[in-house]
Amino acid sequence: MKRVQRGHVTIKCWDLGGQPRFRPMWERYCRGVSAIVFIVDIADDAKLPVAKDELHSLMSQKTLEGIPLLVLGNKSDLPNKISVDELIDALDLKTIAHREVSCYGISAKEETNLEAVVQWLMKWANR
Ligand SMILES: Nc1nc2c(ncn2[C@@H]2O[C@H](COP(=O)(O)OP(=O)(O)OP(=O)(O)O)[C@@H](O)[C@H]2O)c(=O)[nH]1
Repeated sequence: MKRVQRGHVTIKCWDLGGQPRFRPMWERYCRGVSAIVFIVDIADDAKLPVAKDELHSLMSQKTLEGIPLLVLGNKSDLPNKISVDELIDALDLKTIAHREVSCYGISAKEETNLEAVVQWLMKWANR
């Protein structure tokens, strides 16, 4: 768990493992949260079909209905990355209904676009 503070708002973030053995736990950790952030590697398109299936499976859980979703395409610093539009298509994000869905490209390594992520999270804090 990591705390991110901006002014009077503190965001508590839980980082969940992405490996197959951790996936059955995602739903339990996501219950009751203010927002869900799903991070994928946009320089590894071979993994996108599995990422899409896992994301849609999570989003179909009744307990998580309505929780805002932010999809982050990480590793935008790499030359073989796909674009945000290609990521939206690859993950079929337009079919995810009954919630706010946003998608940004970021680079955790070069710290690109991270302030936009914090601003998005702030929007849903304490709701
Ligand atoms: N080029 C590049 N490499 C990155 C970036 N972010 C992470 N990496 C690298 O990607 C690898 C995996 O990063 P992790 O932070 O362990 O990934 P993770 O998603 O937390 O892994 P799990 O929680 O085990 O699923 C590491 O070698 C990182 O250095 C990025 O923005 N750009």
